Amino acid sequence: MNYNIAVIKGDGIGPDIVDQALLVLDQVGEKFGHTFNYTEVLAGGAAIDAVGHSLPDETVTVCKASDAVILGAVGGPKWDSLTSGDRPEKALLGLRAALGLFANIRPAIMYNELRDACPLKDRIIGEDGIDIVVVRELTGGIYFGDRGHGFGDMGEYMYDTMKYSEKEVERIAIRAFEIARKRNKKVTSVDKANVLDNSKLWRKVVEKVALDYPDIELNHLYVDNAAMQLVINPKQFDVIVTGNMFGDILSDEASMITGSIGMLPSASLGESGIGMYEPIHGSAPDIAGQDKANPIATVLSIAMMLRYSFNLEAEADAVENAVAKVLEAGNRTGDIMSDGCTLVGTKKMGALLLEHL
Ligand SMILES: NC(=O)C1=CN([C@@H]2O[C@H](COP(=O)(O)OP(=O)(O)OC[C@H]3O[C@@H](n4cnc5c(N)ncnc54)[C@H](O)[C@@H]3O)[C@@H](O)[C@H]2O)C=CC1
Ligand SMILES: CC(C)CC(=O)C(=O)O
Ligand SMILES: [Mg+2]
Repeated sequence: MNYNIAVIKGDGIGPDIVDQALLVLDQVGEKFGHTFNYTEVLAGGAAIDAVGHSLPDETVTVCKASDAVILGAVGGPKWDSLTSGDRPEKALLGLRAALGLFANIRPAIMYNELRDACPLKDRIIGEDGIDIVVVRELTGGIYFGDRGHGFGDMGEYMYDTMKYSEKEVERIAIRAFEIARKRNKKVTSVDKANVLDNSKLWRKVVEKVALDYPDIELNHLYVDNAAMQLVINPKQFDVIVTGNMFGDILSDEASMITGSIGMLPSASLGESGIGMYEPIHGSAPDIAGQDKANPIATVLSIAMMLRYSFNLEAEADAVENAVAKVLEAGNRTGDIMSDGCTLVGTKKMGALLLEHL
């Protein structure tokens, strides 16, 4: 089969990690007889530098015409205070909205080999480790609400608003319950319903959706407690469903309890059609271009693309097995390094993954 993929390498470590992930994908193609055609397009800081704004129309057009999108990461200090008001992160939000990608699936699964990289005590992780899926709403909430600024009694003010509509909550809740049905049948909905009205609506709609899933256990946590529970008792979670900002924050936290943010992939999906696949981390300017970034989150995002967008289960398994074998053999990038293991760079990690595929 032939697949057309839009590739956005982005900024910082984006090109470092995407290059390795594409080598892995090419090898999957050779091994299983598929052709993956890449169209590289610009977004983020790289697009600002090249054409003056973060999300060129051409990028959206190419992404819409593709079977899937692979994205590294965008952003960096170079573009943090542009006078135009544009910034690389706007491209990411714009792309998610333009492609209708309202569901961001972030599996936080701990590889047994990475137990030492987990900052939690053994008694908290237990023998079988951590296996949580964060289902984050991706095109609504405070990242997309009305915003403004002005001057008042306390000087200059700025505001962002957090709004959720019934349908937005309903469709993400359905995704979470469907995922839970194929797993351990538990959904934890995270909100701030003790303070925020939009969270009250969130809770009401999630409870309504739950009526169609009597086989799934539902509980609710306030986000502050959820952040704490992830550290003291992460094993209580199966599927976490939450809004855009809470999911952004909690998934970074969940990633660290599995060992590193450099390990967590994600799939951004809509009603149907194309998906966008990206690691959950950012552009890590502190290690960009130094051959230090862990490419595994991006490689595992490619496995999610093979599975969710192309229905290529065996191919996805092969990629995930290669990751497991490379870790079993004791190879580690700096973020997951522990005593007795071999420290490798981004490129070497990519080469090892190819060897084990
Ligand atoms: N999806 C995206 O494009 C995202 C972009 N960003 C942007 O990225 C820039 C940096 O943001 P930060 O808050 O520093 O978050 P970050 O996720 O880029 O980095 C946080 C820490 O994790 C480390 N890290 C991240 N990915 C790694 C990897 N693959 N291997 C090894 N270490 C890794 C970094 O070195 C840093 O110490 C900002 O401009 C931010 O807006 C942040 C999050 C997501
Ligand atoms: C621009 C941000 C919303 C990116 C981010 O942190 C994320 O999607 O995880
Ligand atoms: Mg984030």
